[in-house]
Amino acid sequence: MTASGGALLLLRHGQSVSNAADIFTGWSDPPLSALGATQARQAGATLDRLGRRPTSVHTSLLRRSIDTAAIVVAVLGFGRLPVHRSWRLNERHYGALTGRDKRAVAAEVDAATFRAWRRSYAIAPPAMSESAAAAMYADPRYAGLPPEALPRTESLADVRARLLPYWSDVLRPLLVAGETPLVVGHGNSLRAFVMHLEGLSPAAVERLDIPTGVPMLYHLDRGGQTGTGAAGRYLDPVSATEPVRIGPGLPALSTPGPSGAG
Ligand SMILES: O=C(O)[C@H](O)COP(=O)(O)O
Repeated sequence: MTASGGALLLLRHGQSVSNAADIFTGWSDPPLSALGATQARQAGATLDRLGRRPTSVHTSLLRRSIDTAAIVVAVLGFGRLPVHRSWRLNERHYGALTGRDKRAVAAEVDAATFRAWRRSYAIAPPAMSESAAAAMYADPRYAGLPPEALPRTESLADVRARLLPYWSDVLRPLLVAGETPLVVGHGNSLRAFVMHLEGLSPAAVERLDIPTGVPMLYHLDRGGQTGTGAAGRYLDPVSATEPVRIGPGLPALSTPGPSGAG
């Protein structure tokens, strides 16, 4: 593929303390773990080593994304990069599973339901209660957002629908202008984004897991289509092939390949 324009850098935030404890996270707001901060520094070092210099940074409204971006920018020594934050880049809302132990949920439902809630394209987890959602949205960061921006659960299809305006209105024009935006996103929101960028089917995206802290790279070709370079979607393919950990007692979901197991 012949590349033109700029490049899009995607990065899943470093491991959070909820990831480390096998807790469904979604729109809850845990900090990075010590390992997550290290992963963020390593991601910055990878970008630096490969000469991939973002021209702007785009985060969700969640601290694990914001803090990962800050670490990457500090490693790169780019303190004055423009930083944009949007609810459209938030993690998939995990509904009533938010804050729950994954092993406890897995013990309550059959394996197919558990997997569908986590990895299917069209099925959303059960909705969060109105009172829990009201408490979540009392946070000032969500003040002024329209009701459709305040979900009580989301499928991956829902996430894709609210992400796409950010891609078409903000990120794609930056690529066309030759810029290199860095998006620091989340495991499931990035699955929806990669699905769109690579034209994956719903069945393929169900098998896609995105590791924490491994930068990804996309170009626009001359026809305006997005694609990865010859080395695949990950800038550090070796790190990206490590199995995605679910937790003690639960099997690995998959091992993402260097150019995408999706
Ligand atoms: O929201 C979360 O819990 C994390 O992003 C991980 O999601 P997962 O359990 O679907 O891998």
